[in-house]
Amino acid sequence: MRTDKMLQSHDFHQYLFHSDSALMAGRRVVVFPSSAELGPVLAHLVTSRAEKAIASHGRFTLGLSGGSLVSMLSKELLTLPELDCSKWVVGFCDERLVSFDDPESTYGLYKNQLFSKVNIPDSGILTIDPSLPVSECAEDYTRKLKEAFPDDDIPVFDLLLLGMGPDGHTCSLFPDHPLLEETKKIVAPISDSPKPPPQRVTMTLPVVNSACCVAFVSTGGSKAPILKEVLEGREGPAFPAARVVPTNGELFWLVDDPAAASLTIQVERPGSGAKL
Ligand SMILES: O=C1O[C@H](COP(=O)(O)O)[C@@H](O)[C@H](O)[C@H]1O
Repeated sequence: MRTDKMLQSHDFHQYLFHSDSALMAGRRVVVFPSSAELGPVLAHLVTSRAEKAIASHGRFTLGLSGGSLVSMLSKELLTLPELDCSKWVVGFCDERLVSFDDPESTYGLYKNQLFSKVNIPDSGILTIDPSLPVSECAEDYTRKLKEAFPDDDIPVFDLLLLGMGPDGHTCSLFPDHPLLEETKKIVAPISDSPKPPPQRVTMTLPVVNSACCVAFVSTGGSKAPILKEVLEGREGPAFPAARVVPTNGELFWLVDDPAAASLTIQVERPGSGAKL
């Protein structure tokens, strides 16, 4: 009989992203010893989703987040020998209203670390126009998303990659902020972000929860207290990250041991005794 120790990394990839029974299991919290083990699985998630999406509808729509995700994702994707992004359409789950050469610009970071090194066509990168006032910028980005998803009332991304701040925010949806209740707009402006810079545009929960697949990536001990609250519940209003529950899609939480340190729920631990 096969033991957990015999479950090699490749097998785990196969199991995690190709097993129908696994994918129907609802939210999946998968814990890795460190981001070094998490990174390749994240890259595999992206490429396996891309392959599936392109085979089914000719393109792969990916929503990216900023923060710590940028360098991890870029580094991991660039290690793949035959990465073909020619059919990718990439948007931003949120973006800071700063010029593209500002170190706070999520697009600017991805441009330097990833887009300039892979073959995503320029027309496949949906950016904000940071020269616009924040409300107009949100309208302009809304228009770009609607044009990119002409058949959808609400854009349905194949995959959204999300981060979570230590306050439980995701995208630029912050705790107790009125934007959490937005039901009409697919993109909203925010001028009072508690995390600088204050002006941003963000996808709203209806778009996030319409995606085919959503994957949070959360690493480091600073995320441990909030990860426990988000995944194990607390009294009172749910944190923004806890309100991400795709209606018809899958939900992954890919976390490392330091971030998972306080969890008591059952998690999957590839290759280290979890029942996979
Ligand atoms: O401000 C932001 O923060 C979140 C979380 O970032 P992290 O560095 O704590 O991982 C990020 O997902 C979001 O895109 C960004 O605008």
